[in-house]
Amino acid sequence: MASGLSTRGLIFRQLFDRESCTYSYILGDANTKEAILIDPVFGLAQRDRTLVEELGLNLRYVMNTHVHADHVTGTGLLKETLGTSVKSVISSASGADANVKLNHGDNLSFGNFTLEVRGTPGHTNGCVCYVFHEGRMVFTGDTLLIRGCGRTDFQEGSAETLYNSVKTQIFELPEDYLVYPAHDYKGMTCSSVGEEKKFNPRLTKDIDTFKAIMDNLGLPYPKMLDKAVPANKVCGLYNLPPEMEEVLKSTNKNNN
Ligand SMILES: N[C@@H](CCC(=O)N[C@@H](CSS)C(=O)NCC(=O)O)C(=O)O
Repeated sequence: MASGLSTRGLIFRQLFDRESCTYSYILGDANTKEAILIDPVFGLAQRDRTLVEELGLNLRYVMNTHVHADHVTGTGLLKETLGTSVKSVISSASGADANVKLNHGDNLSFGNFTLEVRGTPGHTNGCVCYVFHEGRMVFTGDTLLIRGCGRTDFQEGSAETLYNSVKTQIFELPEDYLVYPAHDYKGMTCSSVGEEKKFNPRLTKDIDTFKAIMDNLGLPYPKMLDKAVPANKVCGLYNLPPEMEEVLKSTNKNNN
């Protein structure tokens, strides 16, 4: 976090889901108590809700960087348990339902802080990054991972588009901006724009080499793909498998 920000009232938490290796992020304004939550995971909605309450925050927006394919989002569940004042957020280009649909160049405020929305298609058409200039941070979703990037072999993925998105929308940011991705599979927590420009083994290459790397990743499809994508088009509340219906019931019970 940029120095001095905590004295200006930024509350920042990075949260992890061990199953899908997903990071979620809480950003709050200690003065107004308004907060946002980026990329929540369905099964951890109760954890997130408890933390938000313990920190004395009021969630204004629960937002996603894109329609995730490897886990069901906690957005709808958190909205159900926290009330209608919480708004769900995703990009217009994602084709998903939400209260607020964002476009490239939009700004989103919580308390006295603002995020800039940058369209970064490539992993999916609807991917966006959230740039927090005051905090010198960028939330890159699956577009840019630490020393990696999102795969481009399904959900309208395109290696060329992702490459251009990273180069024009992320690598043009100041090098000290910290990079907070939606996943890490090797135990890393954050990086910086400068580090990724120098050391990212995919995005330091020319476009043809990058495309060849992406064509040969050889990754199996995410185990949740068929369930997660349709569910995440409606904030994670659709045709839930039985174990998730149980999470929904128990979260609602705890809420009463
Ligand atoms: N094994 C996991 C899925 C791992 C995976 O495919 N991760 C995605 C992001 S979630 S769609 C990715 O883009 N990975 C890029 C990489 O280089 O690892 C599962 O089964 O869910």
